[in-house]
Amino acid sequence: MDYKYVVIGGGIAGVTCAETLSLLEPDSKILLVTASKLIKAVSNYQKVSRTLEMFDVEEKDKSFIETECNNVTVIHKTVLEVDSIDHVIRMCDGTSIRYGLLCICTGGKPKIIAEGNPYVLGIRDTESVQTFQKRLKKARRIVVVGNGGIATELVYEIEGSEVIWAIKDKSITSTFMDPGAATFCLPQLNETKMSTDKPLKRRKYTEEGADENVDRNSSTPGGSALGPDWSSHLEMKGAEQISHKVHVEYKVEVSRILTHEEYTTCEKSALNPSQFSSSDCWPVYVELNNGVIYGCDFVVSATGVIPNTYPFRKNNFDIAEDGGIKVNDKMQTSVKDIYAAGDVCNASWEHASHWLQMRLWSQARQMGAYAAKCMVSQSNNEDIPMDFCFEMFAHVTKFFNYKVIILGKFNAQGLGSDHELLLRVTKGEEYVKAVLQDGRLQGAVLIGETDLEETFENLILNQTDLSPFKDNLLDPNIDIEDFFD
Ligand SMILES: Cc1cc2nc3c(=O)[nH]c(=O)nc-3n(C[C@H](O)[C@H](O)[C@H](O)COP(=O)(O)OP(=O)(O)OC[C@H]3O[C@@H](n4cnc5c(N)ncnc54)[C@H](O)[C@@H]3O)c2cc1C
Ligand SMILES: NC(=O)C1=CN([C@@H]2O[C@H](COP(=O)(O)OP(=O)(O)OC[C@H]3O[C@@H](n4cnc5c(N)ncnc54)[C@H](O)[C@@H]3O)[C@@H](O)[C@H]2O)C=CC1
Repeated sequence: MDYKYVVIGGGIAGVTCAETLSLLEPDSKILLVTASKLIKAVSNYQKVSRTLEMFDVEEKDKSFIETECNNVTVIHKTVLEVDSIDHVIRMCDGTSIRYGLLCICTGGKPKIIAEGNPYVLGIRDTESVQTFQKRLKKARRIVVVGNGGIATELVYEIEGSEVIWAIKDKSITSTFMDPGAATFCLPQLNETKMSTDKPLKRRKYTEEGADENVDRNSSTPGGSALGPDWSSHLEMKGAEQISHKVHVEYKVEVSRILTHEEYTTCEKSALNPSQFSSSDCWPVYVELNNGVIYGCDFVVSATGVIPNTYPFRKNNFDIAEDGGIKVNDKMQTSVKDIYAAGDVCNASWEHASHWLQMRLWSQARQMGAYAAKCMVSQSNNEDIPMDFCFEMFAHVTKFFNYKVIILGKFNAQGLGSDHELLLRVTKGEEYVKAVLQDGRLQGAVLIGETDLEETFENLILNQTDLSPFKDNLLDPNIDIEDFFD
């Protein structure tokens, strides 16, 4: 069977790519191959500002896209390998398909410490969350390792179980927040969870069913990654009648994970943080590199993502240090006629001054759409400019029940020491950080309902010289929107 365009992956990058191809070339044959039974669909897409976007994500049956885009066929199969010379993809079931242009959107899989240890869980898709929930129901204490998005959301949502949060850094949520913002959010950690959430302009993640899934080894892909609000509508309750109980262990890494038997012969005693239960009998023990041992029921490794490149191991792709397939500013890999988008790729072009890659839902959508445009332009021998969305990094999310917006070089990434930070903090209400260099705004962290996002976005994009107004930039009595109009 021959298709002009083939896309591998039913996550947000792959589905957006196939939809965009269909829109641009309604008469061409497009195939989407996905190992997950359900595909991801974006709905209620909302542009919050020029670069910020929000949307719902739903898991749908493949018929959804086939009905919406009648030149798209979806097959539920796992790709085994790609023969880039003959332009053929081979499936695990022995069948093969010829492609004209191919886009790889196979996402990532959790990078798990002590992979294979039955007491260590990773979280990526619906199935892994269900396993986690089931284990948590019986748990009195868990250890969460990692300091990014998943760890932050889990630690905040879990009730009924003690949580030891082991992080490498000196402050929580370091992937998204600076130490100041972390200090602002920290009180939320041990607060009894509010029964009514603070209003937040952010939508829900919904699912129609569970992914068909297989065991997690390098050759068998799982379902698509979860996304916005995956945690807030799920019950995450342990076995105890307690609300939040979190102990953060800073600047540590896991040295060893010990079974109960190994622990009893290791001649060291486990610690119990004050206010935590004093039990010394746990199924598993975690030894940290500061020498401390904690017992727990199981460990969650929320330690990032590894791009899912296993089916392409025989291809000669240029691979980046993070394991992603390198793509240029046209989303092309180093292999002719093959593109890549989403978590699987590494954006290896020279980035605009205020953009950076993070493996996020929004970037998966943007890359999928842009890859489709590039594929069509290649087949028409045209050149297209880079999409505006890659001009500036922008992300809206929710942590600790606060709306969190991060813009540009929000953590002064790559700015060296020659930058200044302006701060405005109202305890329990808002945290505003502006990163300036040469009097111009380079990035910002906005926590709470600050309503500053549009103005700050413009200031970053326009590189307005703020030197004369610097002292007033964060003055709550000045409406800076009017000021810069
Ligand atoms: C728990 C969790 C919470 C998250 N929360 C947020 C959030 O709040 N905001 C945010 O912006 N981002 C969030 N993310 C990140 C976001 O979900 C991902 O960046 C995004 O979904 C990546 O999309 P993708 O299409 O590149 O990959 P995936 O969604 O991983 O899709 C990959 C697809 O490829 C298929 N596949 C893989 N191998 C093969 C093969 N050999 N043959 C055929 N098909 C194959 C898979 O079945 C799947 O359908 C979260 C991620 C996780 C895990
Ligand atoms: N609200 C949001 O925007 C959310 C986004 N996501 C995205 O989903 C993906 C997966 O999430 P995460 O796994 O949280 O990845 P992440 O990249 O956000 O964070 C990984 C964390 O693990 C730490 N780490 C890595 N190796 C470690 C080790 N060996 N020991 C201890 N710590 C280690 C890193 O320092 C980092 O703090 C990411 O791309 C993330 O951006 C996930 C949840 C929520």
